[in-house]
Amino acid sequence: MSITLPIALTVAGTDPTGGAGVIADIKSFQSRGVYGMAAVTSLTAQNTLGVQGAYNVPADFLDAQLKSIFTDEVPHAMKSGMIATEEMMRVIKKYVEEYQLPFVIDPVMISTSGDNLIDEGAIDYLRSELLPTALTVTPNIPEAEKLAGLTIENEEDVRKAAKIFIGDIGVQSVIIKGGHLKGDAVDYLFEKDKETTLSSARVDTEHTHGTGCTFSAVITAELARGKPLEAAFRTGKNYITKAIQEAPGLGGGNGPINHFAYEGE
Ligand SMILES: Nc1ncnc2c1ncn2[C@@H]1O[C@H](COP(=O)(O)OP(=O)(O)OP(=O)(O)O)[C@@H](O)[C@H]1O
Ligand SMILES: Cc1ncc(CO)c(N)n1
Repeated sequence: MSITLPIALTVAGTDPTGGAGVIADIKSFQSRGVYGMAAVTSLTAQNTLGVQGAYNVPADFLDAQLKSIFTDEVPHAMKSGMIATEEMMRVIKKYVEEYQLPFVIDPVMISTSGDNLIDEGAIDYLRSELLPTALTVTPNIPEAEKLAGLTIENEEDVRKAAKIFIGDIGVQSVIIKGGHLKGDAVDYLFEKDKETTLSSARVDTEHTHGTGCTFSAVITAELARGKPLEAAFRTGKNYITKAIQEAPGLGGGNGPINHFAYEGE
């Protein structure tokens, strides 16, 4: 007898310490009862202290990985994380357009430790060609500033940026994460005619390595389970808050979060 199991795919880079990137994504999928698949864009050498190196997979070989996946079993939802080059973005766009699955883009640019993870020249392509293929995009404040082309200091600026994402860039929806603003950790989901704001008390901690990866992976897992975007956003927020609160304190720098902490439905 065959078992029906939701399947989510991540297309992202690796962090060998398991706090961010595909390894964090797979942990997140697993903890939500979702079968995880991964196509790797870049291998990085990094830890809680910083990124020591990065090796980009040739775009042809990313294509080969995605072909292996999609010609055998099509996932129910997909996310992307670190995509360093335009060539790799072109490959990913081809599969999203062909298979029309819910696609969450975490537009990763700089790691928590401040290291660059994307070619400057790929940002235009990301903005104009890849973002419009997504169901939702999850920029943090510096990423939203770069993609929307304005400075974000308060909630009014967040709204202005969202208008640019939906009106000019042409995304269906955007989740702007306020983790980098002052005060409570407030996140905003903007859909065409609806706005949902979720707030949690800021945890006073250094251990936020991989929060963005995990948050977008949980949202993707919920979409794979057939949940609507707003419900997926709520679960993502509750999950990430618990995961930060119960961070295990690993490593000598910005440590990872706890993928076992959330116990909600
Ligand atoms: N100190 C904190 N306390 C509570 N929630 C936080 C804290 N820092 C971040 N968050 C939450 O974590 C999620 C990820 O936000 P953040 O802005 O840190 O993403 P990011 O910068 O993309 O992450 P990454 O560190 O992986 O690059 C959001 O839901 C945000 O509100
Ligand atoms: C591979 C990878 N993806 C994303 C991030 C952002 O946290 C990171 N540090 N490393």
